[in-house]
Amino acid sequence: MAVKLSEAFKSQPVYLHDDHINFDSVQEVPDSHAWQQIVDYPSDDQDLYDAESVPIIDLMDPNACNLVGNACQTWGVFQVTNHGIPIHLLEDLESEGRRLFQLPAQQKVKAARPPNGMSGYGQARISCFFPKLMWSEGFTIVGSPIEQARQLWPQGYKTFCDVIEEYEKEMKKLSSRLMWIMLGSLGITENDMSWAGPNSKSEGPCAALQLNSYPPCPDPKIAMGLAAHTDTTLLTILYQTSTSGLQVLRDGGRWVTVPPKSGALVINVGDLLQILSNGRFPSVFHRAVVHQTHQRLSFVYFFGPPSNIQISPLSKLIDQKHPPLYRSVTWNEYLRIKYKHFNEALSVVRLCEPQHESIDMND
Ligand SMILES: O=C(O)CCC(=O)C(=O)O
Ligand SMILES: [Fe+2]
Repeated sequence: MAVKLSEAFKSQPVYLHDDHINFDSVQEVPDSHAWQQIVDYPSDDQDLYDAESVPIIDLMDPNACNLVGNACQTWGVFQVTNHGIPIHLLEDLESEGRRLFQLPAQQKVKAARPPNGMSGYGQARISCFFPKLMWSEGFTIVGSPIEQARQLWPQGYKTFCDVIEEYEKEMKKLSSRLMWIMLGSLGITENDMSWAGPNSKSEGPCAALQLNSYPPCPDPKIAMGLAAHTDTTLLTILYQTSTSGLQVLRDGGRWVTVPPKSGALVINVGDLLQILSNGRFPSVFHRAVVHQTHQRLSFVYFFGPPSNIQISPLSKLIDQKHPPLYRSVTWNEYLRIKYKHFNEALSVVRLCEPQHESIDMND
């Protein structure tokens, strides 16, 4: 998969910027990183003000499938508990993430992601769409992390690799389970999607793991951890540490914080699931804001189909009243479109006029 998907990234190289700052020593937000005042920056007692909150679903609940379906239709995001991922694995992942981002800057750049490559240390891929840089650093892993980990820790790379590989294995199982729960709520079964069914001869799902660090920021209301976007996936599984920062956009244009819940995982609907579900499950706009005194980490598993499989609205969801809204695309092709049109990508593959899809995300 790495070979195929990487073609899409060659069309939009991202360079480790000259303005890449050393977050450890910075005293004030430099102009390169100063955004306009962030709207809906969370207040300390945010929960008191949020009239609505992202659904939290216990996957052992007998009604989980309906709850998931409802959350996908109304939010495009939800948190899950009782998901089967051992707590010790989440703790190990968190401590390996801290170990990585604590390394001196000159060590981290030894594992820099090549401008047109997929794996390694660097800035957010979406940086190229914005005039200002983001207050974050990331590390992307596709498949085995060994090559980059060796650059970071010529001796002590094994623990990191073991934890990452175990996490990737667990995430793969959970993603596919969640995908079937989500689609199951629409009446879709394994027979309706041959590439994903048990008898499939295709290469299997593709995925990437992204480790994000949002260092403390002297003036968080003018810095952006990760700007608003939707994920280019079927679904995304995000584990966040105890400092809040993830926000999702609601219909009225309001940003709602997804509060960290110990041991829970956040699930986002991605663009490809919006296409498959013929718009029934909208992908969620989200962003990450930063904190004045706390570093925040997030671990993000991007789950998608085999890179060369055609993804189009499922025929069971199409009838006279519900014509297909999107044309068919492979993940590979859609990535190219995304890296050209960014937040307009879904409109580019849309067959009928979009009704409410164009939102200005730059504020
Ligand atoms: O750190 C977060 O909460 C958001 C990360 C994210 O959206 C991403 O990596 O695509
Ligand atoms: Fe995201």
